[in-house]
Amino acid sequence: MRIGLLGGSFNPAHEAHRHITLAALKRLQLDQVWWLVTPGNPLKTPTGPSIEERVASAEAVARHPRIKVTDFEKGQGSPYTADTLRTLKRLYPETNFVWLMGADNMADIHRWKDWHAIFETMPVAVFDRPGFRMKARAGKAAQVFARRFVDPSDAAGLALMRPPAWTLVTLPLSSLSSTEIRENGSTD
Ligand SMILES: Nc1ncnc2c1ncn2[C@@H]1O[C@H](COP(=O)(O)OP(=O)(O)OP(=O)(O)O)[C@@H](O)[C@H]1O
Ligand SMILES: O=C(O)c1ccc[n+]([C@@H]2O[C@H](COP(=O)([O-])O)[C@@H](O)[C@H]2O)c1
Repeated sequence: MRIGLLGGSFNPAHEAHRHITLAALKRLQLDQVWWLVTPGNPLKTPTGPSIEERVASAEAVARHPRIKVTDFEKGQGSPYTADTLRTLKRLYPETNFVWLMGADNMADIHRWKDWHAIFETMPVAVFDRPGFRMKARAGKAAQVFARRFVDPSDAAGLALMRPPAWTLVTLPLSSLSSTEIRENGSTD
């Protein structure tokens, strides 16, 4: 079983989450994608809707039999991605997981707790996002793991590769963001 993991605040969820997820299912040949709704991004001030409200928002947007929305991180007692990925690998040793994230997070991931461990635990697929492709390519994580970059033409095999292994998926860009929806109250 090949499963992609898309962690997020989903405050609120929007169509770009679905857009990159559908691209992940197809381009990485995944069986499922789990949306891991964070109890609170460790780098963001805790404000706004509860995890239950954000799970409801994610479920309303997901609308796909192969997308599963979960509050798993609430139960595991740590908001840190490195901890989550280690725990999931332990719980599901036969599953081939891939960590999915937008290019904005790839540019910033060197600020996350134990970030090397994320790349060493499972393959990583980064999805292009307006304004962040070059920042992601030039960021610290991309430099540290430059030799483990997988050509996007080989993305279909990424889930089965031994980590560290990461790729950058280019796709029709979406400029949607939760910030803009919170500020403007629309997804147009
Ligand atoms: N338009 C987009 N294109 C590519 N990736 C995206 C896009 N929107 C969100 N993502 C990715 O989806 C994941 C979850 O995103 P998140 O819930 O933080 O939404 P967001 O729109 O980035 O929110 P915010 O504006 O509050 O930072 C992250 O890895 C993020 O990079
Ligand atoms: O582990 C960390 O230190 C860490 C720091 C910042 C963000 N994250 C994770 O990155 C994912 C995307 O967060 P967000 O708020 O951009 O949607 C989400 O799963 C967060 O828990 C994780």
